[in-house]
Formats: sequence, structure tokens, C-alpha cells
Amino acid sequence: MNRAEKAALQLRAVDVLRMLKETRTYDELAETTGLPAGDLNRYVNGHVLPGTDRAREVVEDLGREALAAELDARIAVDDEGYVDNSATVFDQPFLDLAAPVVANGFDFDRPDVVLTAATDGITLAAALASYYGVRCAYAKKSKETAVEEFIEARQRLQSGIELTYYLPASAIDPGESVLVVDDLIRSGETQELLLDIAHTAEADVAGVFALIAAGEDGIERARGRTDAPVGALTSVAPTTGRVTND
Ligand SMILES: O=P(O)(O)OC[C@H]1O[C@H](OP(=O)(O)OP(=O)(O)O)[C@H](O)[C@@H]1O
Ligand SMILES: Nc1ncnc2[nH]cnc12
Repeated sequence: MNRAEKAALQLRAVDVLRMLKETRTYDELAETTGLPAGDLNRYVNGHVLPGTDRAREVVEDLGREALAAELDARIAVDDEGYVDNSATVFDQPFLDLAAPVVANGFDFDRPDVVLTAATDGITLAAALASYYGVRCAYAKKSKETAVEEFIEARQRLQSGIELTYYLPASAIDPGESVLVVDDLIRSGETQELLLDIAHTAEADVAGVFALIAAGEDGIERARGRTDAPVGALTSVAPTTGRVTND
């Protein structure tokens, strides 16, 4: 690891600790991390940087587990298994703090573009794009006025309804690397449409990520479409109720 990579890892660890500190006292943070409260205080306040080994532990293992627990505490699941994750997707500062943990915990290569589907994936995609310092793009269910050329992806859903997503063709250049993200993956149909868009754009796929997997079908479906890493931070049981897709 060269000096710059070491510094980047140390700074990411500080980001993770700051995210965890949002909802904890220093004593609680010491309990979560197994690190002394005094050291944690110095890291969080930016007076001292954690050593490389500590930084790696914080970023790769601890951060991911703690973030998953934080996410679980923020989501509500109704009796048919539908997820209300407004407390997460409406909280941009939380997602900004989550981004380094996601980026480092899932082995994604740094993309050129983070791609999602409007609407609920947008804040997560923005947080990851900002973390990587790259563009964020979102496909929509309608064509934006004044855009001349679109990439379209259409699919007939399990429900029988046809769904089309449109992305301005200028959003992704051939040969660019795309990280496909969404707040939630259930059937995987939305992610598949986004992967179709990446394919039409002649882009490479850096990975597929969702904050929440409702069942395993969507993750498996995405894995069938790419060799890049595919993952979700947490999972809930699949829906039991009527399947809707508006
Ligand atoms: O894996 P899937 O079965 O495709 O489901 C996941 C998709 O469903 C939700 O979006 P929705 O279509 O409800 O649109 P919204 O983001 O505008 O709410 C969610 O934000 C994902 O994009
Ligand atoms: N909020 C949600 N919960 C579970 N499955 C879904 N599929 C689409 N939106 C969903």
C-alpha cells in the first residue's frame, strides 16, 4: 500500500467512525468497535488518524455490520412484507456517511458513473457518486423534455404490466464503468433493466448494490447477469402480498 492509499484508508475509517458516532456516545462507540473511547474521540475529531490495521478493520468489517444494524433500525416492514425505508432514503447525510462503508465493504471497482432508477434510488446513488467523485445518473419511467436521444429498456413484469425506463443517451459513454444501485431489490426486474441500459450503452458493470434485499430472488437474478460483485447491506423476508409495480 502506498502512502496515498494508506491515507485514503485512514480517512475512510474516520468517515465510518463519524457515521457510527452519530447515534452513539463515545462509550457506546468503544463497545461497538472494541477501541478505547479516548482514541475514538481523537479520531472522530480529526486530531489523530487510526493506524492502517485499525483503519482496515473499521472500514471492512465493523463498518459494514454496524451500518446494516443502523439500516435495520430505520426500516419498517408491513404485514405483507412491504418495506418503508423513507427514514433512510430521505436522509442524505446518513447515506453520505454510509457510502464509504458500502464502497469498501463490497469490492466494487471505482466506477465512472453510478446508475439508478428514479425515484427512491436517487439519494443513495448521489451519495456513492459523491464519495467516488463521479457522475450520478438515473433512468426514469418517462422521457425528459428537450433530451433528443434516449437509451430505453423495456420489460414485461411478473404482473403483466410493461415497464420502460429511459436514460438520456449522453449519460454514459461506451467503455465507461457503471455501478448499478438501488434502495431496494425484490424481483430484480428494475436492476435488470438498468443492466440492459448499461449493456446498450456499451458500458462495463462495476457492481450491483442495494441497501435492502427483499428475499433472494433479485440478488440471484442480478448475479445471473454480471460477474461483477452483487450485494445488499441487509435483507428482509420476501413480500407475501399482492405484487404491484406502478
Ligand atoms: O426488484 P424490483 O422488484 O424491481 O423492485 C425494486 C424497485 O422497486 C422500487 O421502486 P418503484 O418501482 O416502487 O419506484 P419508486 O422508486 O419511484 O418508488 C425500488 O425503489 C426499486 O427501484
Ligand atoms: N417498498 C417495497 N417493499 C417490498 N417490495 C417492493 N417492491 C417494490 N417496492 C417495494
